[in-house]
Amino acid sequence: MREDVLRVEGLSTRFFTGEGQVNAVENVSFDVREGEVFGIVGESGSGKSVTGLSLVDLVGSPGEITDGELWYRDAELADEVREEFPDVVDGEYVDLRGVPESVRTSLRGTSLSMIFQDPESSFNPSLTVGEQIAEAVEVQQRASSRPRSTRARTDGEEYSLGSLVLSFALPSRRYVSEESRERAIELLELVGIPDPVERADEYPHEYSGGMLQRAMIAQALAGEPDVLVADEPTTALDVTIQAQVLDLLSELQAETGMTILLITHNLGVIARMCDRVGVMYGGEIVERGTLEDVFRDNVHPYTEGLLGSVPDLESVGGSLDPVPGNVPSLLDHEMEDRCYFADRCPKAMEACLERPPDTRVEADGDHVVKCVLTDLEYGESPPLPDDHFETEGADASDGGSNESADASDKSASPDGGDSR
Ligand SMILES: Nc1ncnc2c1ncn2[C@@H]1O[C@H](COP(=O)(O)OP(=O)(O)OP(=O)(O)O)[C@@H](O)[C@H]1O
Ligand code: NI
Repeated sequence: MREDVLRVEGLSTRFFTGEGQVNAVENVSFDVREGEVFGIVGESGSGKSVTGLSLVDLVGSPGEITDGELWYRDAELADEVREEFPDVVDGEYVDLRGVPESVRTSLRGTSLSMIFQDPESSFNPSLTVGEQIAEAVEVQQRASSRPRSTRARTDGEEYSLGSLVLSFALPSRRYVSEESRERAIELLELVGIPDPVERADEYPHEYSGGMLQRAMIAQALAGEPDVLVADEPTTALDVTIQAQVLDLLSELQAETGMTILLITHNLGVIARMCDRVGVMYGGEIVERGTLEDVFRDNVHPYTEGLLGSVPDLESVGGSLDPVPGNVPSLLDHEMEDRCYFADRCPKAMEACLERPPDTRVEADGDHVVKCVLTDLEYGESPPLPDDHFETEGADASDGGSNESADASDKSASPDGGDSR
């Protein structure tokens, strides 16, 4: 079996906003194996992007990782930090949450790299695409030309910029070496951009969406990362180009052996690309396992709902509209102390009024589900009436008077749920 390159344990990321605390990622755990494509799928607002940003330490204010461990396998790094930070080293693994920020920064782009959801926002409009990719190449070269222990201790100017994103967003010194420029052109060619020598001198706005997406992949690859976090790499593209970009990622992976964490709301993309997958809902991973576990032997009614929403798994189209109702706000004070999906769940039972634990379907497997149905049959605990959650938040004083007024379409009674 392939070894884990990343072990995420109990990751929580919150935003502290004027409206309250947003629990964007809530106690999330999963492993990513070397050379695999691990998918994260879920509706909009379920916490996918924030999970990705947390892994590359790019959660910006007012957000913050508040809990959890991110064990990354890097024997060399482990040797370098073992003496100074023994508690955050376990064999070849280093808990990236426990090392100085400068170490995490030095890994970004070179060990862990990210393709962002919106290609336009990751390029500086006033610099040519070639210059920006060459910059990424130079970041990689600077990183590898210094021993890591030095990098860990010096908060050198290049690294204190904080992130690749920032270094791309800031007006650049215009010089990049001829060598890195050539490498940039090679990378543009690698991702299938025609006439790369000419295109390198063009500005982002001269690129089509598909080409810019490719250029962003080139930028992410400039650092030769071990792990590439690809957040919705094809969402903005038409179906044909989507397929091309996905094929490109597969090819690059086959060539370089890199590991990909693929974030998408599209189950067709998951089916086509991934080895294993985690389904996110309400900031949590509610079911994870192999494609087979999740597509065929799924346990969580949310997973079932997602699959029901995709008529044809082979098609790369289709977005998610799984079950009636809305994703939770993730505002801490609005999150009930129960299964977050219970209010939309066709199989909600009294047992769902408590927080369900992560449960392994088989003791030795890695199919893990956050749902009481892993151990219970539906009906073993008394099912909740359809209108249970409609009256849940209602004012105690007008008790039963609103019972039909809020009935959802699904549970509407024939005598007039529609007439409100
Ligand atoms: N900068 C921020 N400030 C406050 N809240 C944020 C911020 N960024 C994300 N959030 C909140 O975190 C939650 C998770 O957002 P996230 O972007 O991870 O969702 P997503 O699953 O990637 O959705 P999509 O499919 O739309 O990209 C949302 O409730 C969102 O409003
Ligand atoms: Ni997102």
